[in-house]
Amino acid sequence: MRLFTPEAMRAADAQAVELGYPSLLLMEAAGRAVAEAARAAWPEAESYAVVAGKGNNGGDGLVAARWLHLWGREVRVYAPEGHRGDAALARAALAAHLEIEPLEAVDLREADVVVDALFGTGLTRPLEGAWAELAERINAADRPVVAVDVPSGLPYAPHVRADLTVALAGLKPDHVFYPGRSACGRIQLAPIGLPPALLEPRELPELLDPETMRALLPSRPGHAHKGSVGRVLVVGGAAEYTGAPALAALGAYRAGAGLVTVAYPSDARVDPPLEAVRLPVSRWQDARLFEAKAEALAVGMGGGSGGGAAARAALKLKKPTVLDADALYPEVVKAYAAAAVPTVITPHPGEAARLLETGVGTVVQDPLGSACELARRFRTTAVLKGGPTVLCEPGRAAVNTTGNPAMATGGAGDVLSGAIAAFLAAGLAPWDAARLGVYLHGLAGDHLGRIGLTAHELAEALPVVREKLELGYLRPYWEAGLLSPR
Ligand SMILES: NC(=O)C1=CN([C@@H]2O[C@H](COP(=O)(O)OP(=O)(O)OC[C@H]3O[C@@H](n4cnc5c(N)ncnc54)[C@H](O)[C@@H]3O)[C@@H](O)[C@H]2O)[C@@H](O)CC1
Ligand SMILES: [K+]
Repeated sequence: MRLFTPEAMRAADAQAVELGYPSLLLMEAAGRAVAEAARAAWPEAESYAVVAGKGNNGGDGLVAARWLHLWGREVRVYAPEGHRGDAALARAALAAHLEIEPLEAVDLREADVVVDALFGTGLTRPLEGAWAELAERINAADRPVVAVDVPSGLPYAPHVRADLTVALAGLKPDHVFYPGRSACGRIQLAPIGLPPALLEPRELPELLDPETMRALLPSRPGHAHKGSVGRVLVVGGAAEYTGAPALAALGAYRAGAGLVTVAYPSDARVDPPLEAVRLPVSRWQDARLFEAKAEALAVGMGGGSGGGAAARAALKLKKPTVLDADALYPEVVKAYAAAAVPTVITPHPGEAARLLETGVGTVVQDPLGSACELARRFRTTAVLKGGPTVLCEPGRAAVNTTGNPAMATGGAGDVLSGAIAAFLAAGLAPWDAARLGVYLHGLAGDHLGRIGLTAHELAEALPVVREKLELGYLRPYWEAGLLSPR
């Protein structure tokens, strides 16, 4: 599954037409899918109001109105004059059944369900005047709303707030990023007949889905032992930060590491899990660091001002490494790139801004662009944490589809770094380890769900969600009909 920009969606649409696929069939499938989704979501609803715009989103709404009418529902349709192309044909087909009223006549009082077909991906600027008023009236009507493709007005304000959004052909940024996703309510993807080959353009970001993630899970053969399934060395901690390395170690174990060693300054009161090997060092250059048995490292968590020194020492081991928190300084990450050590960096927006020498606002405004700039500049796999977390490495990008705001809690990032390191240690390439770690970590957050969850609990939930993924129980949110965390 890919994340489509409106332009990419139009291009796929145009390619289908070039292949000879009649565009009217796409509109017919889209409108009918909306009608079917609405009927399934509110089976008791008898009366519908369809509020349609002047473009193809409106055309989809007119098709939906025809089907709802044919299924015996009371339908009032409001639309402006002047539809063109397929939308004009959809209008003509509907006009053979029903009177179409002007938008000025919109009356939502008798409607059990409102269909929002004002604007879709063709919106180029914020709604104003009568259009803005219409969106606000739909919201004020306090009726269930089904949005055609996207709630009208997004990504700007004002916009319609829907209970159900039927995403046509593919998912677009407003179905994935906030605040758009909150306005969508439940999201249901409707295939509308585009040839599958047009729906997987490799240059578009991948949306992490259970099927793809399941295939990445490292297998564990019957004769496995703790030295054969991946060993992790956590390097971090400082007098002022003691919990972070322990949480990373827990994350690594709970993601399946066979053995975890924690190296930390001997003057720090780091308290690794009982199961971990302790490696207190008097200084980071201590030769004992090189004795640790590990195939991958997680470096920098809770390193404080010594994080850079810790990372430079750890670099000498030349093993696949997750760099986090206090290791995330430009000179440090560049040193790893220069040494050609496979790395995954896991900054939050503040750390990403520090690496890119820009403001946090710039990072937050364009997470995908920022992650890709990190990947390009530092020749690394970049995991930019956020809602949602995005990933990039030169030539490819991905967006996570699990996780929720309850995960905004201290130590959650340390658990993630440990989990990614465990997958690196198990032999996964940085891109696969990062995607799987991020996906499972978010899934653990969704499993717990509640505000007030702790990092510790996130780690504890990893085996539970891993098992669910392994057994094939999971469906992506756009198929499962899950409500987005608002
Ligand atoms: N593969 C696809 O993507 C398909 C898309 N279809 C539908 O087509 C939609 C896109 O249709 P359109 O490109 O016609 O665009 P819309 O129907 O979203 O918008 C209509 C027109 O409104 C104008 N406009 C933009 N911003 C405005 C504003 N703030 N105030 C007033 N007018 C504004 C623009 O000129 C735009 O062309 C999709 O969202 C989807 O519903 C379907 O019909 C079937 C296939
Ligand atoms: K819409």
